[in-house]
Amino acid sequence: MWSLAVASPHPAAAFAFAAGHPLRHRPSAASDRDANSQRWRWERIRACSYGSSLRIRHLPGRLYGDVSKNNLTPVTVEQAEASAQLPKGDMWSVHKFGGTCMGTSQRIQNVADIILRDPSERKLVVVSAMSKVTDMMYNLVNKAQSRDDSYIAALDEVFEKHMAAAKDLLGGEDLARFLSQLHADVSNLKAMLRAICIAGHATESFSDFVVGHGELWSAQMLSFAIKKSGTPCSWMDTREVLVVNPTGSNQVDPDYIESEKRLEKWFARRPADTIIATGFIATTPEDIPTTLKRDGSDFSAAIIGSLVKAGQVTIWTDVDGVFSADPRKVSEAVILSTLSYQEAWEMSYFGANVLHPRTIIPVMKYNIPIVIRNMFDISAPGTMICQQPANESDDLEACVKAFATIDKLALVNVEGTGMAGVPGTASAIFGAVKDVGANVIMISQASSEHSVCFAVPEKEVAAVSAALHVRFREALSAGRLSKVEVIHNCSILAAVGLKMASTPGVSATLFDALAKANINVRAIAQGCSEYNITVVLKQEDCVRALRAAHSRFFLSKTTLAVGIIGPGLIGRTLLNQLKDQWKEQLKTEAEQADLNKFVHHLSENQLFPNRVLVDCTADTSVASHYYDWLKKGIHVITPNKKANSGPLDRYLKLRTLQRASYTHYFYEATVGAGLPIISTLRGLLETGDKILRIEGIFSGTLSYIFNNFEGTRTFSDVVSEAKEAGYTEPDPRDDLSGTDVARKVIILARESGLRLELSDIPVRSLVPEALRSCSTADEYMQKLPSFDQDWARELKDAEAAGEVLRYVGVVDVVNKEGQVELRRYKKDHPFAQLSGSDNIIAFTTSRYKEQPLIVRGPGAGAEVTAGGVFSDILRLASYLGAPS
Ligand SMILES: NC(=O)c1ccc[n+]([C@@H]2O[C@H](COP(=O)([O-])OP(=O)(O)OC[C@H]3O[C@@H](n4cnc5c(N)ncnc54)[C@H](O)[C@@H]3O)[C@@H](O)[C@H]2O)c1
Ligand SMILES: N[C@@H](CCO)C(=O)O
Ligand code: NA
Repeated sequence: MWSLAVASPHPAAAFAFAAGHPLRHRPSAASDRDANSQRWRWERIRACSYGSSLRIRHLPGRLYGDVSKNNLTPVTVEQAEASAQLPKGDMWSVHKFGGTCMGTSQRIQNVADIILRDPSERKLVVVSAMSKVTDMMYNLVNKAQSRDDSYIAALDEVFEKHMAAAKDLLGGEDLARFLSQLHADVSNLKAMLRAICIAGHATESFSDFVVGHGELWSAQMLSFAIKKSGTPCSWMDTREVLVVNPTGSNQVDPDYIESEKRLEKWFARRPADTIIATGFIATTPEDIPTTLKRDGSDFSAAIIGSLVKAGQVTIWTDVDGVFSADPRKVSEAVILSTLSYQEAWEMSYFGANVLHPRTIIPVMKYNIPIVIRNMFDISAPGTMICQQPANESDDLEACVKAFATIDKLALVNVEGTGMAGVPGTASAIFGAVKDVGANVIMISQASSEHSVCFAVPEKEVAAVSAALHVRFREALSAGRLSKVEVIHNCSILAAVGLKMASTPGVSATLFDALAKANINVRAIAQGCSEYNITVVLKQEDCVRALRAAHSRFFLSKTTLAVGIIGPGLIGRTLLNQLKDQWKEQLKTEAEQADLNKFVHHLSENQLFPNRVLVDCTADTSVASHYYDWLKKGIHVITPNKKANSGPLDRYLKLRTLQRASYTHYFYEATVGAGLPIISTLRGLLETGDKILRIEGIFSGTLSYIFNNFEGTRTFSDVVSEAKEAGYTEPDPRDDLSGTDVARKVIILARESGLRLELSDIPVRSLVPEALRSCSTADEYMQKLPSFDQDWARELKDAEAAGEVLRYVGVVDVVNKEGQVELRRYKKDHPFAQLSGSDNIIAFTTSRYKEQPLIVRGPGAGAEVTAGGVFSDILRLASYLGAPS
């Protein structure tokens, strides 16, 4: 995705638009593909900005498959259903439907239909209460405890809700049986709540008993709904079967042996091939009703799945499966087709709200796959969580399965020389943290042992810091510890993937993506299991970091926010080439340009990890900002020659910064417009060639003038034509004075390693002495015809000698100097053969000594210059990770 913003000093000509992405709206008509020039361009854009489109084919509808295997192909509903691999034979197929799936009578009917479609012979379905019912039940208990009589009305509401659903769903005898049970339960509850109200207190088991009714009712309704279709079906009150031992910290441990015994007994009494079981509720070994605590229905399904050694446990929910990243933060996130148990574990820990880690443990033991599927889109095959699939690809990209983030963290850094080699320091630190009940999320200690750093939730850090100051008061005052420091507003970004363990380069790629997005890493942790690499960053950088890393590993779109400064001739042409509807927006949304505001606007959108400013002015003051922009991590691209031909010390400072940073500075269009001059020179130097001399016609304007000034038109007419054609600088005196050529000579000289200033280059100016004081370009153009006769004479002299006039620039690397001159050349000389605005540049090098390497072609003009800038933007995209 691209974002464009444009700045100009003229109120009418300045505008900015942030989130547009013209390149995305590739003119898709086949006719566009046929237009050759367009075709190249759009194909390149796709390659760079939509790298994923090379690998991922979109069909109308959804996108399935495993992007990490680079074989993401769309599938039909039938293929999707087949690929869900329902268990065969007499193995139990366990399903779990959460509250949302059981939200209304219609949804309960849909659940019944899904179960009936499962071809497995034996099906065990775990259900939650209808949505909101568990909260309503807790509310009843709370009201009764606080002696609020409205619990009676609230209980009526619960009754009404279930009665209405049952009436919609069931009829005849089934309805009557359900309603009579509902009546009995509700009057029972009323009595119990009254007792709670009188006591003003509910024990945990009372409360659990009340709350668990939601599941009892939903399970019964569903079992009647299935029976309605003629399929025998029983319902199971899991308090008769599931035995758990409460542990501390609001958790329970299943007693598998006892539960298995009770399950066998239950089957002996009520053999059935389709069973609807209550989620969430269970019993203690002493037969006291209890629950598996919040979100416990997934856990119920996993425990039951392991007890019956199910072929598969399917968790039905309202999302398509586990995404490669939070889709609210990364719109390109993809559904993962498979995840190993450990990966799912890591992801669920990191807040990918799909499964609680403890859900995975019971099924993992028997290698039972868990499939997460969307009940509201059964064509989606979902995510299968199973043992590490054997056939996974070895690509680097396949190693990172997903990214997760945790916000609202603080880092604590305990530092000092007194820790090294002293056993017990870590124990003392974390002992103090434990004493205040804080949860340590990540720990990092470098082997020099001079500091220990760890992350805790922001809300717990004050207590942690206070406890550490108390615990280490003595060490701090004696100087053995230098500080206990808190760094607020941090986030964690974690890359998760089992195969990271055996693949070199994963962390390098991750950190490279972060560096290119100019994101500073505060701390790093990777356990030797290597299932996850955790980095701590500033919270404000977190979404950008996530997007930068995700796009790097998933080859999804490389996103780039592009700010264009100066919608003049070149800027406008570039915008046209980018194909955005920019003109309309300029009319309606223009505002006075303010560079600082503009840069802020470009940077503030967290959805774009990478930013580039394209300077399409000829302004020195704009160029003076490049240093600061690069320092901020904003890439710079420009056809403006001012920075590279300005004061040498500033140029050197800029290049030094750029080389030391991960930010890019491209300026191909400063010499020869779109012609590959800078890149050719770079290529020669980087491969070890030695530049001896660069000589050529560097001015499109002067080339045009001398190619066309042949005696038929006056000199001033030809100058006007060059200006009209868009070859000249904004002020054509820059061309005719030779300054523009001198700047190009300086740019190439510095690129070749010479340390020259603009003033070191002798220049033959073509601006007559008398016109140098003109205050405007217009005045100059008006007065120019009075010198036409002088030019006619100079031309005649040359012609008489069989020669032509050519304005040339020379970089003499051997003698470390440059020249800019008007010279005469014989008519058969290559420089005499040019036409239009052609530039010709001859590189004489150690390798190209006898015959120079020559680059020739139009070296000025809006289209070719903007094309050169565009090409730099694409090069940047590929440097940032878009596949080339
Ligand atoms: N014309 C060519 O063939 C060619 C070839 C190579 C390089 N270039 C370079 O491209 C650049 C643009 O040339 P052009 O012909 O489009 O010029 P132009 O005068 O048509 O456009 C320059 C734009 O920049 C705006 N601008 C000037 N100062 C500004 C500032 N301080 N802040 C914001 N906006 C500002 C102007 O309002 C104008 O919209 C120049 O540096 C030129 O040397 C041109
Ligand atoms: N004015 C310049 C534009 C290209 O840099 C020229 O005429 O060559
Ligand atoms: Na060029």
